[in-house]
Amino acid sequence: MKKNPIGKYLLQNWYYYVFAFGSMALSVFLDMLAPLVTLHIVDDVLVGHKMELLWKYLAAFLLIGAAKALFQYIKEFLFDVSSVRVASQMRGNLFRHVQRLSVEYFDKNNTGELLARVRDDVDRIWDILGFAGMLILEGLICIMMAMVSMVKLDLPLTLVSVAILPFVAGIAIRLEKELDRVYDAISEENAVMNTVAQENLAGVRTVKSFAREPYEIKKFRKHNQKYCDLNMDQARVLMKYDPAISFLTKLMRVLVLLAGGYGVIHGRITLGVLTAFMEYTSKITWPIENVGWLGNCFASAIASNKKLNKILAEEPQIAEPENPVELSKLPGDLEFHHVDFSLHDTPILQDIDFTLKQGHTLGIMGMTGSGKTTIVNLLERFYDVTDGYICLDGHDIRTLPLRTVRDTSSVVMQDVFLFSDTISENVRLGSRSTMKSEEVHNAVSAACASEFVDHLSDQYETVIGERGMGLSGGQKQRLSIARALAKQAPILVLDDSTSALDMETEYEIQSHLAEKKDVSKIIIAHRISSVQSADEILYLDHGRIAERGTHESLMAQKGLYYSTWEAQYGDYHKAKAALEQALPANA
Ligand SMILES: Nc1ncnc2c1ncn2[C@@H]1O[C@H](COP(=O)(O)OP(=O)(O)OP(=O)(O)O)[C@@H](O)[C@H]1O
Repeated sequence: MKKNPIGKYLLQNWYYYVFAFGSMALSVFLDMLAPLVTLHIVDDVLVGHKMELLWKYLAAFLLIGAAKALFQYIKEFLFDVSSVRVASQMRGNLFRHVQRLSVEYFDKNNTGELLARVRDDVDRIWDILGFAGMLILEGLICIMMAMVSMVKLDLPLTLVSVAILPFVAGIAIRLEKELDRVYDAISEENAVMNTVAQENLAGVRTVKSFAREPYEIKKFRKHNQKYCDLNMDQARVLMKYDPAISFLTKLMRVLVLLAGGYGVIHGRITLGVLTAFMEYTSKITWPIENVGWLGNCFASAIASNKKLNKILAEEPQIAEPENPVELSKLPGDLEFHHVDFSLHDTPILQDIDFTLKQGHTLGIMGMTGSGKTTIVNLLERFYDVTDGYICLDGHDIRTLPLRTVRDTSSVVMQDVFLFSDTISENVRLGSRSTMKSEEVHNAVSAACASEFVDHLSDQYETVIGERGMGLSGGQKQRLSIARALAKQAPILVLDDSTSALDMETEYEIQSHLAEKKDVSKIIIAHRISSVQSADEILYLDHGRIAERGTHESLMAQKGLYYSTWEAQYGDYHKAKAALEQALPANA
């Protein structure tokens, strides 16, 4: 299973971590010198009455304090810089990996959950590689160095203080296990809550128009409560172990004081040694007392890492061919050869067979859900066919580089998506850096969108809202047609993309498209007027081609296509015929 390569990120930033670790070790080392100065002040100055040494020891104190502050500053700065860099690299790589995944992955996973992973779970790992990790490391170094110093001063007293450490370790292990379980659930619930909030905000208009605010609030509150309860569980785990840890550290100090006091009274150790020992004991206790929340950070980072590993283990269903066929120019001829397609064992398309020669137009009609958009999804290789094959210029698209396949067609999706960016950048999408302004203007003009763009406050530089907010449905459709035209691909696909346009504009756009003689067109529509001039029209029914032919031949068949024509124009033509009949009589 592919894993989040934390080690690799650390290696890439090793110089930061090495210097940060070095500064930390020096700062802790200096911290360990302070009790020795105290020892000498007690034994030499206070007990030995050598007042002349006091200034020397005080100066040593100051020097140690200043040097420690400097190294601490360097350590914290470097840990911050390195953890920010690692988090940014991790987030970038995760996002790149998610971008590589196939459409099928996004069919099954929510945007809200993915957002939670890319943002919150990376943040948890960032914590452990930065501030929290630094404290854990510093605590360990501190305990080790304090132990060495204590052993050097007095072994029996050291054994008294370490006697409680196994109990603390036992508690820490249990704490980590319990927190790991709780944090796993917290991370899951965070993702669910994100999804609920994200869906609600994205669909705020639908929510309002159906007056579903109370329901949505209730739904969010339910998840919010669950999230809150899980966090309370986490707090309860911490509360359960914190008093025990706190008691053990106090007990340690009492035991050291008792055993040390006994040693001083019986002349085995000096008062200075006991004072220094008490200071070392306090240096051991801060990491122990913080084992709860540091364990919490550690558990949350492990849980988050598991979630990221799950995403990283996902492989794109649609892979690049091993030895792709490189073509000198983008292909123009398209063939669907007896294509079958099933998704999760449900047949969606069966025996779809057609050829589209360069410059020709194919119209596709059919009931909703009959499989029209699926044909485009297969052409784009969002999914692979279950049986049969799709060829571009005679090459199975599974043998061509994905880039070539997707560069070959330019699709105006049924569900228009515009980015929160300028009009010009939305049209340039296919080739942001290379497309000239003139090309953008031509495409916008061919999509009959120049007039409304010219009336916008900043024309082509007008920033449109999220998903094209602030534009009418027809304006959004026209911009997405302009974007597809600007891409200048050999195959242009319009998937029900003129439904929000008036007949006049649709006709004008069709006339512009008809001028593009080299471009093959696939026009998916519910309106007969959109497809009637196509070289061939397919009429789909339940994933199969039920009828095929030109407008005239399909009309003559008097089948499904004819019925659709009747439904759309029947009355109008009857009325027109009646009017024509009536007119000469009146004249
Ligand atoms: N990602 C998916 N997972 C499962 N089933 C799907 C998926 N996408 C489409 N389908 C199913 O495939 C069938 C064909 O869908 P498709 O979108 O191709 O229909 P369509 O003819 O374009 O419909 P419309 O005219 O409403 O746009 C439908 O029954 C639909 O439920």
